[in-house]
Amino acid sequence: MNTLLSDSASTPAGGGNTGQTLRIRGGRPLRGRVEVKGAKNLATKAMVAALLGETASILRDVPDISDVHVVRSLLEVHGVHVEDLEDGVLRLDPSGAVSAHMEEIDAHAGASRIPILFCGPLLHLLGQAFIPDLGGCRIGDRPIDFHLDALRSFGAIVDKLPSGIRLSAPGGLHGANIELPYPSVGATEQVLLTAVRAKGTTELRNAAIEPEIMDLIAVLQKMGAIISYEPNRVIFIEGVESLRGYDHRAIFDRNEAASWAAAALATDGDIFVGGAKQQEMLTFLNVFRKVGGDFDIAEDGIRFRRGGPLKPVMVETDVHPGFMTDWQQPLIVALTQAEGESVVHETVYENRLGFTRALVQMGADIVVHPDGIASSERRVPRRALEQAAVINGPTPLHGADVVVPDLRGGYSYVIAALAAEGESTVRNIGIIRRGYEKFLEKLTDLGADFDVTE
Ligand SMILES: CC(=O)N[C@H]1[C@@H](OP(=O)(O)OP(=O)(O)OC[C@H]2O[C@@H](n3ccc(=O)[nH]c3=O)[C@H](O)[C@@H]2O)O[C@H](CO)[C@@H](O)[C@@H]1O
Ligand SMILES: C=C(OP(=O)(O)O)C(=O)O
Repeated sequence: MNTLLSDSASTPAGGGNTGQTLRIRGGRPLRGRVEVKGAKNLATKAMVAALLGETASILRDVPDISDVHVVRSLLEVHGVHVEDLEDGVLRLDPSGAVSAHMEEIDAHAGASRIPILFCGPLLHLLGQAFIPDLGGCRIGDRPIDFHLDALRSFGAIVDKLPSGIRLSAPGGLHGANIELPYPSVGATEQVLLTAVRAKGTTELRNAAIEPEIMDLIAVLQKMGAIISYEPNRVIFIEGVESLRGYDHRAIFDRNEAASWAAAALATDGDIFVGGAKQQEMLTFLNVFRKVGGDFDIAEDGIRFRRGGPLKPVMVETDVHPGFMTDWQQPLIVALTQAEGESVVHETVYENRLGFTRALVQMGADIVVHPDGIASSERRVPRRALEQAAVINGPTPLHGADVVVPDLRGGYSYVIAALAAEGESTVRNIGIIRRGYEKFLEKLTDLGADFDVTE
């Protein structure tokens, strides 16, 4: 019997109640249907975009995750009226927007990386912005130099204070010519959210083109922005005088969908992910098939299961349209059950394989190469910060006592524990609510055997 104590993400700013622990009895395949809603990596940014409108915006399919709660409370601290119209539908009215104090912002910034994206909209609206220390998953240094350099190019003055960063734009913001050193998702969004109301035109080269960015561009276009997406990662933005509110349904969360797909592989289960779509998951689906997974694309979602014994693969994480870094952690759990040697090259972040230590504790055979490894099959250019994991399987997994390190790592520990024989204790599960809506409810629906303690 499962004991569900709290499945709501409506905890204070941060990563939810990080103290909760799951006791999982593994060895049972996950079977059934789960629904995915709007993407964490779009919904939170669309919420920030509402600050740019002269009228209220409506965002649909908003997931009940703690990152959304963080952004909601940050908007409220800035005087935005946020209302729940119905389950998963928010109305965001920025007409009363005001400046907030650094302490207030700090108290609400929590574990999310979104506060940095308030800069452009607040500079346009109020002429100043404060940015606290950023959260997000601890998977590398995660500097914000591209963001600050871009904001300076628009004419912002950046003051680094002991308590955070203060930005001002006494002369207003003007269009800029920017080339990112790497196609950063956040820095691309920073440029979009700033350029749409800057005076003149902005050309952004080496932009990120993830589906969530394209959806943010769609949101901004609904608001009145003029943005063209040109060949070779160039985005061209013509600044406009004013923007209005939008009505938008957030793109589905392809990272959550890929996570449940990996869970079906790892536990030898059969999961229908309602709301998942093929286009945004093409790269994932190719790898899923090569590993020995089988899937059926339906109108309303995708069904994932094994198609036979699991096979080893070589995967390189990359920017879109490559294999998303957020997919590799759950996939590695499934690869522990593949027959032979798999290699996962992590090229986006410099420290995203540390989570494998706990999988080794559960019986997996994984060796991490902290400086990466060369391979003739490689297609993604090497980066100075990359690492690689070599996974040899299949190895039976057994129960262990593990602590969640980050969002995807935490999810991976839960599916490893579900695939393992015996009982596991997974501590600190609140972080998982940063990105997985109704996580415990979904596990229950899929037949997982667990209970929760504070
Ligand atoms: C909330 C959100 O949307 N998070 C996603 C976003 O994170 P986020 O937007 O933080 O990721 P970025 O694409 O910016 O980061 C990619 C790489 O660029 C580096 N970098 C980035 C900015 C900067 O100013 N300087 C710098 O060096 C980072 O350290 C990292 O090595 O994209 C990542 C890559 O798809 C995903 O894993 C995250 O789920
Ligand atoms: C790294 C992630 O998110 P964030 O950038 O919000 O930490 C993630 O979603 O896996």
